[in-house]
Amino acid sequence: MHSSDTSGTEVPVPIKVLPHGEGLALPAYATDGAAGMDVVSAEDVTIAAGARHAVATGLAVAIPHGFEIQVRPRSGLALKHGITVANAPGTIDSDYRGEVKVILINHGTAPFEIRRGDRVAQLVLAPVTRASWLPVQELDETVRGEGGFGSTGGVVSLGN
Ligand SMILES: O=c1ccn([C@H]2C[C@H](O)[C@@H](COP(=O)(O)OP(=O)(O)OP(=O)(O)O)O2)c(=O)[nH]1
Ligand SMILES: [Mg+2]
Repeated sequence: MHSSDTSGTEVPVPIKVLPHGEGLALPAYATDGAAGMDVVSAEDVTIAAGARHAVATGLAVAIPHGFEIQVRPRSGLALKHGITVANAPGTIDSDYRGEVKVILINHGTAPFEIRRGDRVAQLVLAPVTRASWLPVQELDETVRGEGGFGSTGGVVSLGN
């Protein structure tokens, strides 16, 4: 369940976290309204142009059942350096107890240097809704039908 109080203000969901790297900050929200907690690297590493690396964070967590953590890129790194999360959004399962890694890929043209303590990505806690399959013989008809992959037109506005 997504927890909130009656005023709609979010009540933080506690996430168990083991003590991690000395001097390393826990992931933190940069502003009151931030959706993601910036997570820092636990290592010094340089990612060559075109290369990728699973960046250590030193974090081992137990996310409450019914939630996941998404590992998302930071737009500033993407725009300025071509650094993004290769598997964005990365998925941290609630039953994962290993070290959280951030899989960065360097789409830029220069090597990208990371220092321990640099904010490399952001972690977004999200509720998980699970599905179950309901086998049927036919599906209901819709206007879209089997159309997809650009079937409604290109970039031209629908309203002229
Ligand atoms: O960016 C990521 C993505 C995943 N993981 C860890 C936590 C996650 O719970 C586990 C498995 O991730 P995923 O299901 O995306 O990988 P997989 O390739 O399907 O591996 P597995 O077979 O272990 O599920 O790996 C990370 O640390 N960082
Ligand atoms: Mg998996």
